[in-house]
Amino acid sequence: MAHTGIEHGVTTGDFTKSEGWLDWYDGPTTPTFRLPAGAVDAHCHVFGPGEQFPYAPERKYTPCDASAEQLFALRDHLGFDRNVIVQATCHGADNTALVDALRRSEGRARGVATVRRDVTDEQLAELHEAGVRGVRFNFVKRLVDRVPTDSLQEIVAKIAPLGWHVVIYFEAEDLPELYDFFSSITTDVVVDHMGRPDVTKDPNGPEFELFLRFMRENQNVWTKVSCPERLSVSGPRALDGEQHAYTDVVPFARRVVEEFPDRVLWGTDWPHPNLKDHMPDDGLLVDYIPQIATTPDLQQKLLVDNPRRLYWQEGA
Ligand SMILES: O=C(O)c1cc(C(=O)O)oc(=O)c1
Repeated sequence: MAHTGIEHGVTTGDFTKSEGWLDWYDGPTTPTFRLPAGAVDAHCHVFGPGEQFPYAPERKYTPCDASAEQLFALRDHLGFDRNVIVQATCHGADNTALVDALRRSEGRARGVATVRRDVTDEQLAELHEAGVRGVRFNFVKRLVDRVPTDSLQEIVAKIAPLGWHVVIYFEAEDLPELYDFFSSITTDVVVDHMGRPDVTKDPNGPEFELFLRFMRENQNVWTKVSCPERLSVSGPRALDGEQHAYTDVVPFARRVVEEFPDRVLWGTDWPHPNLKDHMPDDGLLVDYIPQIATTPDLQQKLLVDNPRRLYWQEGA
């Protein structure tokens, strides 16, 4: 989209950021929590830069730029060893920026792509060679138009032989409707952000119980216990030195980490698309981790062993 001057916001390349867009936090603190050696930030994105990798025409938002170099600088600053870069919806099914970032990472990043049903085996082989190990299916209505499940099933059939998995992003209220489809997926399945529970509800109540049941009944399902900054209602926010941020999310994430220690992942979600009320300090977000993974053993699994098993199966 060419800059028209009509929209509010600031231009990035030829693009105008969505109104109210919050840029990622420049100058994060050094975390107090020392990440275990080999830790993986298993959910983050790159945006553009729009000039080089234009945002998709069908996107629902226009972000600020967030380049691979900036992501890798954050990785080093926070003390992560590796990244899993997830295709952001603002790039649609054009994985060029993702692939470029993976190639620049020199094996220190893996990717999750978005593909259409007509993706060819050659295209999948190229993505695999670049480091892609999964595809993302998105059901969050404000982010994408719904893709019919028969298309998604076709995609699963194409990616399964590569040993890839499926990442699903949905909101808790939509799980009942999607439960059977999700349970029918035969590859590993990774749920983004714990299926977005409403944290004003009881962590032992029926809504979150359904999510836990989904994980219990389907041993191939993993989840990211990420995005407290997105789920939190009462905070406090990871800003200004706050060492106990997002305490309202903690009981939810802790329950999952403790019941499924071998099927959980954690990521920063940098550069935090679509946050409307604040942008967290990523150093303090890392300091949130010991609230939900309370022992060195749980931290090792969450941050090192689990992501390595899923994304670096072949070693290295
Ligand atoms: O909640 C969101 O707005 C969001 C968006 C995206 C994306 O646009 O890909 O990814 C996320 O993990 C979260």
